[in-house]
Amino acid sequence: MKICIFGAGAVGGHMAIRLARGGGDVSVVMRGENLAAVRERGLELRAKGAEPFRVSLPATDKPETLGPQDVVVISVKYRALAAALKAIDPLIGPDTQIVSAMNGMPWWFAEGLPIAEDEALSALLDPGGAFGRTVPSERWTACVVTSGNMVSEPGVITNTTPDKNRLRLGTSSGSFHPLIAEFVAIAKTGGYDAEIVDDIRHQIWSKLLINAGISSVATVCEKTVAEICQNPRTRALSIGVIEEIMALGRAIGLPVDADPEAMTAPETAPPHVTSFLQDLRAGRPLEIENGILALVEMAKSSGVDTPRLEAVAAVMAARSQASVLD
Ligand SMILES: NC(=O)C1=CN([C@@H]2O[C@H](COP(=O)(O)OP(=O)(O)OC[C@H]3O[C@@H](n4cnc5c(N)ncnc54)[C@H](OP(=O)(O)O)[C@@H]3O)[C@@H](O)[C@H]2O)C=CC1
Ligand SMILES: CC(C)(CO)C(=O)C(=O)O
Repeated sequence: MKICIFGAGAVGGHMAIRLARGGGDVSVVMRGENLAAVRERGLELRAKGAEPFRVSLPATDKPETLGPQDVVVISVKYRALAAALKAIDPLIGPDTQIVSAMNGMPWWFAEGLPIAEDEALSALLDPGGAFGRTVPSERWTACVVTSGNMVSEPGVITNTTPDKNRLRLGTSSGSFHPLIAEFVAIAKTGGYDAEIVDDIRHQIWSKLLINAGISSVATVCEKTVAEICQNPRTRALSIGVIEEIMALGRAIGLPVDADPEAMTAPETAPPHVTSFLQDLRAGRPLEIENGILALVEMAKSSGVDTPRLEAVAAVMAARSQASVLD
């Protein structure tokens, strides 16, 4: 199976290595010093307690040199998505499936939910309607990635949660293309706990509890996830935000069975530098539009009170380089 990872940074680089190990014919689109390192030495995965693992694979910043693929994985940050959707054009054949390994809500997330028509929410999830126009949703499989990673040096991915390398894949309609089943089999052989699910919105919502409830608090405090969960005050804030998002979920038909105490248990929290904080440290804008800001908007239009979430979102937005509050 021909798989191209578009944006082989922390998550995409990790996926490229495991999918290649699982038997996929994998290529990567990347750029800059990361690309130079991968061309020279291959892509390496490091994780505590495991031998480093390195693969050599075709790496380019010119997708048109790779030709049509069976599956294209998009693993860029939200603000790079519009450009990525244009750039993947030469990788798309008649049956190509797109798998999004991105955090947050895809543009179709609110469709069918009992939420009032909300322009501000649409502008956050699908600015100008561009995503919905470019990709038919039946070709788009959302992949919820529960796995902490960072590019620790060019061409090297450090996996900070080796016991939580989980992928959950699903579509807006609940049905899926046979290529996705093949993709999941390769991911499993490569070492992921991977599954197709029929309730992808619930999975996305559960992941938002982590990103908006824990990662954002860790980011505004510039701490690891473990540090936030080990400090009773910041842990209480995280639990409060998670509970508010769970209440919002119940109000809009997305109840999830989560235990905020267990999610923030100090003894199991990983020493992960969240991908938000990786961006903050690198002076990049924070990926807040289709996650934390969209949640605030949903809460407003549904009449659900989320004061802690709003406060954390305001600080995240203020800390993001290109402020979305302007
Ligand atoms: N890191 C983590 O632990 C987790 C992240 N996620 C999600 O995964 C997604 C990806 O995040 P993450 O891997 O951390 O991000 P990274 O920034 O590490 O990786 C994205 C990569 O895509 C590259 N890229 C973007 N646009 C292009 C382009 N047009 N051409 C070539 N390369 C491009 C970037 O290059 P450049 O740096 O030059 O822009 C970067 O190397 C996000 O939605 C994130 O929220 C989900 C779970 C965990
Ligand atoms: C915290 C984590 C690893 C959760 O899987 C994440 O999604 C991120 O860092 O963006």
